[in-house]
Amino acid sequence: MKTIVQMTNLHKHYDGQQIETHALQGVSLTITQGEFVAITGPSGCGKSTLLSIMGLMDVASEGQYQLAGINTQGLKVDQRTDIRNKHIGYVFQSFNLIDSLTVFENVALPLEHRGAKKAEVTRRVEQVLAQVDMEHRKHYRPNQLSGGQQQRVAIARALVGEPDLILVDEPTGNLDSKNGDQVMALLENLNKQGSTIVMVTHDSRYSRCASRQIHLLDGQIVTESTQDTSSPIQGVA
Ligand SMILES: Nc1ncnc2c1ncn2[C@@H]1O[C@H](COP(=O)(O)OP(=O)(O)OP(=O)(O)O)[C@@H](O)[C@H]1O
Repeated sequence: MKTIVQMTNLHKHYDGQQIETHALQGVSLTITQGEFVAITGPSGCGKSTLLSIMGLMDVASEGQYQLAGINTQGLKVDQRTDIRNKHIGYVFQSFNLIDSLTVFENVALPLEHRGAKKAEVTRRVEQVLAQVDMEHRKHYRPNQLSGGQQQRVAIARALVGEPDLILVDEPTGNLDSKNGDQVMALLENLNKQGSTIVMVTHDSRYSRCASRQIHLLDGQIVTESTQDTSSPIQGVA
């Protein structure tokens, strides 16, 4: 299996005016194609920092990070953006859809940034909207959708460019339990179809949906566990 994430001894320092925070303290992590990894841990332990570096939104202060075989050290901002656009799909807690665009236009954005041809954009957007069961809402705007529907559209946007890695930050944080369960079932399904997913979550019921759980404490990985997810977790189908 292809190695998607290879982090070696990563450190992240945030330099404040008076206090310096050592948010990641020597994280080494390998994630291979097809894994579904949940990152858990208490508030402030470094989960979002780790996800931001994995998604090339931020850079580590020390250590090495290879994404899909690409060494990410020393890249310029536009090079990072380019690699992110090709290799990463991001799903945020607050959906981050653009209200002035339709569902179709939101999902098409990553492909348009790549300069894909119109016919290819249409084919692929319709395909992923069908995958998340949102084709019937393609002309709607985000503010005409429920939270769960908006998150499904955000997942379609993350999928559309066929990224090597889908990063998901608290996907159910703004959803009630019914919509949260539906979004988790969708993520589980996408993983079964081959997507590699890394998800930050506070919710232990949902972290158990992942095939591997990584627990962070004070910027370090303190425990890792793997499990068989072939049978669905009770209450999340
Ligand atoms: N931009 C920043 N500037 C300074 N310190 C930061 C910054 N971002 C995060 N930190 C600090 O780094 C540490 C890790 O933060 P991070 O957001 O990664 O934690 P987290 O585990 O995601 O927390 P939560 O579960 O509350 O979202 C915290 O002590 C936080 O205060």
